[in-house]
Amino acid sequence: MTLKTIEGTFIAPQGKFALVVGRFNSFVVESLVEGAIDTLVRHGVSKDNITVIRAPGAFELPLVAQKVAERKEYAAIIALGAVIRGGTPHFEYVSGECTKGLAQVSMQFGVPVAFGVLTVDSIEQAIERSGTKAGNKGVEAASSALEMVSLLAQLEAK
Ligand SMILES: Nc1c(NC[C@H](O)[C@H](O)[C@H](O)CO)[nH]c(=O)[nH]c1=O
Ligand SMILES: CC(=O)[C@@H](O)COP(=O)(O)O
Repeated sequence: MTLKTIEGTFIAPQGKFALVVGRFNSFVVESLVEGAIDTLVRHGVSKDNITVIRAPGAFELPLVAQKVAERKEYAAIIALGAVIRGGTPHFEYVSGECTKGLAQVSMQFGVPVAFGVLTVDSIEQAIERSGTKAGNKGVEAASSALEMVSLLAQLEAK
């Protein structure tokens, strides 16, 4: 018997990509945006097919993503932001609602929503994950979006 495997590729993706970006902690978030755009472009996505939409912070990203998904114009949404723990429980509320809300949008609309939101304990951790020693979460999120667009196209093909 032959094993059948279905998985996404990164070859010449079709469709438009929306980057939904929280402005809070922009000193690291802008590196995530750069990483995500660079990844999309290097995989053949034209800049004409990339839209960057900015919101105040991570808490607002689910609503913005929902509005984007409603338009049915984008093959994938890439959420980018940075939630950095402070001295109060605020971190848990912001990061929790952001994560939950983005997952809901993905399931409700059947559209890939890549999670490129840093949820970290310190500024150092944020810097390390936005293009220095621990990679770039924007790059990872864009790669995941590309793969998911391809995978869903295969699963939805008749
Ligand atoms: N502390 C962080 C926030 N806080 C702001 C919220 O996201 C929101 O904009 C505000 O509560 C108004 O509704 N946002 C981040 O993205 N990162 C943080 O570390
Ligand atoms: C993640 C946050 O909301 C955080 O920046 C808030 O800091 P604090 O808990 O010190 O008010």
